[in-house]
Amino acid sequence: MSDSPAGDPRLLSALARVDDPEIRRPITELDMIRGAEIDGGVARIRLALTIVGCPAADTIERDVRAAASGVDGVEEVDLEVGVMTVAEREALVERLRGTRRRQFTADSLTKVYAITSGKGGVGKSTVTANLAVALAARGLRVGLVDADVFGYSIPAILGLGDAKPTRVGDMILPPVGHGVKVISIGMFVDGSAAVSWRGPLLHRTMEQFLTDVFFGDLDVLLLDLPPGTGDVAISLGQLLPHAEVLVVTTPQEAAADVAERSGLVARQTGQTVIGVVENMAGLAQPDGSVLELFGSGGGDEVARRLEVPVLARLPLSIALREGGDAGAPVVLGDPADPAAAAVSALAAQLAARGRGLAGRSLPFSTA
Ligand SMILES: Nc1ncnc2c1ncn2[C@@H]1O[C@H](COP(=O)(O)OP(=O)(O)OP(=O)(O)O)[C@@H](O)[C@H]1O
Repeated sequence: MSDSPAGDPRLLSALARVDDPEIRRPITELDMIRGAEIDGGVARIRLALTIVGCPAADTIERDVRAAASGVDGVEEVDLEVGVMTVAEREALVERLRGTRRRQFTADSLTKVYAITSGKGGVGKSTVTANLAVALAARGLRVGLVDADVFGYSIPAILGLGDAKPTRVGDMILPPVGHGVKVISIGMFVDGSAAVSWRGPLLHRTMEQFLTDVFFGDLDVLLLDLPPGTGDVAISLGQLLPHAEVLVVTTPQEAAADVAERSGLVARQTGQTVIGVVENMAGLAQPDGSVLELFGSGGGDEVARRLEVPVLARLPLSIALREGGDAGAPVVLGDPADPAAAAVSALAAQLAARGRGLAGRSLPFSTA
């Protein structure tokens, strides 16, 4: 990103393995190292954090000490921690912004999946959060935009509590939960305040999420849409027409109409519906019978109408619900749970689709 800092080459190559946990780039590329010398057995390092009170300061300091201590001949680490000047910070933001403007355009290699549902409470956010974590657990770089403005629940499900994004200049660094970079409207309002914004403000907020939030290079971006066919779904459809859409529904056939509509709205904005996820399907009982609390057939019906496959069926699961309540996603906490296994299998299917070039025009002509 920038010229290598001056200093002892062995010490610098050790420090190059330390990432800023929020920006996820080596600190040596972020102009955070102002000095790195070995003097006798002492590694003297001068570190500049991006902002005062940087939430990642402790982690960076610990990692810097550990990296320096591992260098041959270093017996002691003398670490001086300062903060970048305004000019240095602006220069850093400008450089990162080069990447920022290119985020998620149609020619970016990030796969974008929007998760939608006809109505609320079908488990869309729970599915999205677990899917994100399962993709990250496969080694993919995953971002998640909680666009469910009226019912934002992703931060809680991912154990992020009241975590706030870090601002570096006008750039917003998303908190990371279970390996997933997350941005949510809930991080910008006080407590559990209700969001009663109208279309234009919602549109600008979505635009800002997709430009000012620095996700870095992602393999997959998931969008948790609000249920139904409102302003946010339409805005995101306009902003990300190349997104692919998963429709979450329950087995209840009566809900098929509304679920189908949410898929049709996505299509009207040019997005491609790739499949249905049926959630809250039958729960196997100890006696071998299956409790079908929400009936059966809903997922197949929506899939039939939208002419797409059912990609996953998640049974009712106490572990899935408890994991969501505790901020500890079931795909990590209890991977053998049938609902967790179904999400992980869905993640495997999506991962196999890779970073897509499908539908892109190639940069050469046959003329
Ligand atoms: N398969 C499941 N088994 C048991 N409980 C589930 C299952 N899926 C989701 N839940 C629970 O159902 C409730 C609603 O889930 P969630 O908040 O994910 O729904 P949603 O569709 O995102 O709702 P909204 O869009 O209205 O925010 C949560 O308490 C969640 O833990």
